[in-house]
Amino acid sequence: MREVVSRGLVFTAFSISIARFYSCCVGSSQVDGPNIPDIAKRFGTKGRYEEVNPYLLADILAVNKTVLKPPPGCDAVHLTVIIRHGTRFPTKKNVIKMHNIYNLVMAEAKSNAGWLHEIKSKWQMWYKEEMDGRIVEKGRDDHKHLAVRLATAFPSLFSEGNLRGNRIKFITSSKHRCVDSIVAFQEGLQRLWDVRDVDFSHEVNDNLMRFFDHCRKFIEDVENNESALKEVDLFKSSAEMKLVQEKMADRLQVPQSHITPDMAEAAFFLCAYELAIKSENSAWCNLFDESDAQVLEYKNDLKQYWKRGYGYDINRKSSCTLFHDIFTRLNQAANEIRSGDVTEPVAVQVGHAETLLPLLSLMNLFKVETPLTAANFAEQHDRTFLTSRMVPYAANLAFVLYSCSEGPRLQLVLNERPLAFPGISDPVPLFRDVKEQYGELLSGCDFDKECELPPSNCSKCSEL
Ligand SMILES: O=P(O)(O)O[C@H]1[C@H](OP(=O)(O)O)[C@@H](OP(=O)(O)O)[C@H](O)[C@@H](O)[C@H]1OP(=O)(O)O
Repeated sequence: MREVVSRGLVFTAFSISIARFYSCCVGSSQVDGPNIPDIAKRFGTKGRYEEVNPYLLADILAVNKTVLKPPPGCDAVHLTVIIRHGTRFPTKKNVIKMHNIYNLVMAEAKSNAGWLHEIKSKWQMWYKEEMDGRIVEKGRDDHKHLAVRLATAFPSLFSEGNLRGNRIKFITSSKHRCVDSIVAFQEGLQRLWDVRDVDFSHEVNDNLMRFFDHCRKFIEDVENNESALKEVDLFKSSAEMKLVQEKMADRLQVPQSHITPDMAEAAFFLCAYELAIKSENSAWCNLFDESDAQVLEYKNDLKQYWKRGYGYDINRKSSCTLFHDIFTRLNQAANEIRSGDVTEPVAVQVGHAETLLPLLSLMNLFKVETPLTAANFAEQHDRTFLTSRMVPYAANLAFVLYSCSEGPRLQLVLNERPLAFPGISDPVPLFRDVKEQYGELLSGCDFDKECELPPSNCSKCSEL
């Protein structure tokens, strides 16, 4: 990749730190090798971060400095980044589904294909219910490496001085995989700067990072509402899904009626998790071709769209507190520019896909004209709402504030790629223009008001 520059070009002290990091920390768990399933870019929220930025496969610490650079005459003064936890085990409910398809294959599949022989004779079912969404080693590495790349891209913010001075704020969701991720992120910085004597702390804040658990209207209208995901249910019995099931049955040589939509999806997840966790192109991936993967990718996108995205307004609005908190930090930093001392140069905040997707939607990013439905798979072929690109493991949305002679500017960076603000042509607009663009949200978007239920629906309110 020509546009990817070596980390060593940043500055000397930093180069030494990077070299130190390489010698101690980039090893066996680094992702390498070309052995990647053709369908790897279709795994949605179960996708690897490396599929979004494939140059990382060659160098996990590479930073694309041609795109991640300050506007001319500007200096970065503050960065808030919202990060999804790193790669994790499947959740319990999906482990159970994986066992179901595995048992069926072991008992009934009889094709002579080499890959099936491999599944039956070599591959061992190793996923256990108790793994239930916990972080894996690769997930810790996701965050360690991301920490180093962000520090490389923004060396004056993630500086040794700022680390030693406890000027970097760390906030996380209470969920084990998020706490483990933020600790790994801190370890990445600690090893980079060799500051083992510095004690890092983090704040657990579910109001900010798991706001969806506290929004009554979301819980009642979406989370606990059986019909909220009706488009997903309809798509399960669509012609597109039936074809995936038929092709799978054919490849395995089992009766078509024995392959359920859940089994098809579980086999797809097996392919995804073997890649994400073990960097392996598993024999399970042979059950799908590109068109099957597009259908299963759409099924996941439908879930995310209706449960966390534009499908229901409350999904977006449930992130009002996080949105306001981000802009409060940015405002404070912008106000401190004149004094020459931005007291909090960095805020690192770790959460979930269900933290990032509502926020991206609140900010009108990746908006689609026509809602995603069970009936418009073909029409949505070129959709922008593509979770494979938006929220893989360790997905991150950074708000970078620059001090410039004409006033502070704000850049949005998703997964280490600059992202334009909707309705603004300048790639790094003046901060005041961004605030004007989001004026309605900044002056409204009240979490308590948006999330309150009409009194008649509030029988369970006291339990929250
Ligand atoms: O389909 P699973 O069981 O993996 O769903 C998870 C969520 O994963 P996602 O749908 O985003 O792939 C998980 O989000 P994460 O960002 O923490 O990985 C979510 O927290 C968890 O509750 C599961 O959601 P569900 O309500 O069981 O669908």
